[in-house]
Amino acid sequence: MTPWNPHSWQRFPAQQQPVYDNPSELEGFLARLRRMPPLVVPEEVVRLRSLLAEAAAGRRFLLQGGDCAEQFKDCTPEAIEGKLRVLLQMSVALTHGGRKPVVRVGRIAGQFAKPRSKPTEMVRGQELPSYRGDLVNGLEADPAARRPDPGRMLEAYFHASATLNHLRALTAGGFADLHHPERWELPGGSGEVPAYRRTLDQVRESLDFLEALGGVQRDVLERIDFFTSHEALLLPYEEALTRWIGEDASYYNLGAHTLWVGERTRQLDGAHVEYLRGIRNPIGVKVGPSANPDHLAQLLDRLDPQREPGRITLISRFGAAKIREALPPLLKAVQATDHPVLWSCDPMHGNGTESAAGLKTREFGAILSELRQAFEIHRAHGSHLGGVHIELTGEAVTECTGGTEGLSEEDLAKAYETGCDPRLNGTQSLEMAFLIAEMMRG
Ligand SMILES: O=C[C@H](O)[C@H](O)COP(=O)(O)O
Ligand SMILES: C=C(OP(=O)(O)O)C(=O)O
Ligand SMILES: [Mn+2]
Repeated sequence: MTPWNPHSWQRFPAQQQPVYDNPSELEGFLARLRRMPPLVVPEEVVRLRSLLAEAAAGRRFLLQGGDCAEQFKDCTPEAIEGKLRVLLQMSVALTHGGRKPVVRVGRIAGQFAKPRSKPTEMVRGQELPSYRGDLVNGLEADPAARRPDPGRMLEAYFHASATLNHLRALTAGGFADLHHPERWELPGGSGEVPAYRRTLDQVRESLDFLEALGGVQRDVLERIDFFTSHEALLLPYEEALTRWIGEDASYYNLGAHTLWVGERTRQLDGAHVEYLRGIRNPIGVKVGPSANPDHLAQLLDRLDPQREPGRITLISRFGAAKIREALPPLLKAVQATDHPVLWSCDPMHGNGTESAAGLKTREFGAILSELRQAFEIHRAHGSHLGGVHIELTGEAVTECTGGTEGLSEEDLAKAYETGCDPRLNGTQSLEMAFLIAEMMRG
């Protein structure tokens, strides 16, 4: 294995990278990024790794979720609070129903880059270069906006820091305190989830009881852990946020607590795997239909040669129709390696369909079915599913069909706002959390 450094990935083929037309302009922005303060600190990264190790051992459950593509325009208090609120609500449902503490990780504060299936896309009859996330180009249907702009990397850094600053203020400032019912209400305009109201009442009663016994310290309830993640896709940006930490004699990516490598970029001899093998952060690996057992075993050896608990989360994303056939051989291959991975399920990316009107959508029932099968398959193979990875938002959008609100294909146009893939809305997300909690109990 050749020696690693933050730019050794440049010697390997890199998929899904934009081509910037002015290299010196690019270098100018990267130089500025390299001097910027980190967004997170190594202690937090290490803490997340230990929580993920506990999830891998079955003692916690990972809830990872947020937008498919964060957009700069959504860096608003309402949108950030909405996403945090729905993730907290889901984690109450999961902790209460699933009887396990939840590790909360947002796809947030940096989820700005998108891998795409094709280099161009049709927008209202016009063929344009594909939108690759606000980190790379603009969503506007205009060829000039679609040109890769290296200045967006600096903008992304500032939007990520503003988002994270607000998240930190909220989580440290009692936003998550269960004693404040108004902070736990469902967003206006969204449907009612009756199980949520009952759970909240039960949780509050239990808290009152424990407090009466003197058993819970208020500050424990007021402060919560919340971590950030994004796909490590645009490698020059990730390299610029990679920092040497002398005390650990290690490199960390301090642009997020954890990063994942996508289904399209996890080639064994590709630049993304080369980059990720050298950083100390916990790493997610998307595992979909193109994975095979040998490749996966080699990938684990490459990314986690020390077999360190908490280092690797394998995120399966096959689709409801394929998981039963595709997951077992991979599970067995991983078991044979003795790598102590955490298995999570992304029930979104294998269940995409297109509506008659040409909108990308996903059906609640298919998402649920993939999750149910994932739990069953793990149990049947002496493994366990320790987390879920979901594209969602707190807003009352209409992007996925189904759920108790009964959204149909015709409803999709009402509030279809995603920059890339369809997300569960606030109500659908919470409903899903209650159903997952039941699955956790078996
Ligand atoms: O989020 C995942 C991918 O970027 C997305 O599913 C790709 O979508 P596309 O097939 O429209 O390019
Ligand atoms: C691109 C993504 O997923 P995948 O790599 O699994 O397609 C994603 O999670 O947004
Ligand atoms: Mn997506």
